[in-house]
Amino acid sequence: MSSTHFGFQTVDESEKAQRVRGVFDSVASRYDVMNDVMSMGLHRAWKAYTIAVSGVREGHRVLDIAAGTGDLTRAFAKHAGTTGCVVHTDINEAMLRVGRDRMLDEGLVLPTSICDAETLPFAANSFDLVSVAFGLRNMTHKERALGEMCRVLRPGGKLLVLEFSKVAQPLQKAYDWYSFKVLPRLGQWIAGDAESYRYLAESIRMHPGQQELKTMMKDAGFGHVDVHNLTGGVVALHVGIKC
Ligand SMILES: C[S@@+](CC[C@H](N)C(=O)[O-])C[C@H]1O[C@@H](n2cnc3c(N)ncnc32)[C@H](O)[C@@H]1O
Repeated sequence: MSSTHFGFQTVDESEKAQRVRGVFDSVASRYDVMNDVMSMGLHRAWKAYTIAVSGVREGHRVLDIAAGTGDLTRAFAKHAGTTGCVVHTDINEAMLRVGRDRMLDEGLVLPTSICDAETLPFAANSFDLVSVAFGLRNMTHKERALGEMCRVLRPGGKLLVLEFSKVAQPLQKAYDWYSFKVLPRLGQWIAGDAESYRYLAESIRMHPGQQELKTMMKDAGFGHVDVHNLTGGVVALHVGIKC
């Protein structure tokens, strides 16, 4: 049996998806407010930058993976317009439900699908753009998921991976203090769940850094990969082109 990591713990590979599901089942209803509080609103700027880099326009076909409550999905839908198609997907039903309700409140009706990024139920070459924001870190077989993202993109299509990454050295100490001392407390006060936010801090440390992820994307079939560091590397946007 192979093992993997769940935060700083070593777990059997077959257990990880279930543990991750537990995290997002627990936080789904408070996920959006926690995002605003813990990032001090910065996640909105990171996502706005991602949308700007996406170049999505009228008529584009977009797949948002691990889309959760759908911040990127909704923004893509506005750019793709009525002739485009944006698909809202996640492995977790609770997260998708919160996202779908928010979209309905805004009068947006989009295809929503529960699916695992490691086995995408879409034909090859189906999308102009695929995105995964703060989701890849939680996946058990990241190489497999990146391979699937490449498969469903059309040649010349773009993958956007927005994810926590390795911070610049001068920020390291303050960032560690915030992650391990403040975040779990915020999680407890706001979402009633310190453990899930401890997992968040740990999973960020276990996630591949900028260069390693770039290599993984190239190995998965992306001919060209650019890395954009945001907020001193707290987050990085990897842009891969299928060519
Ligand atoms: C931190 S949330 C990100 C939500 C949203 N993209 C955002 O930026 O706010 C991570 C999401 O990844 C999803 N996820 C984890 N593993 C997944 C997998 N194998 N396939 C699809 N989604 C997955 C979780 O269910 C969760 O909704």
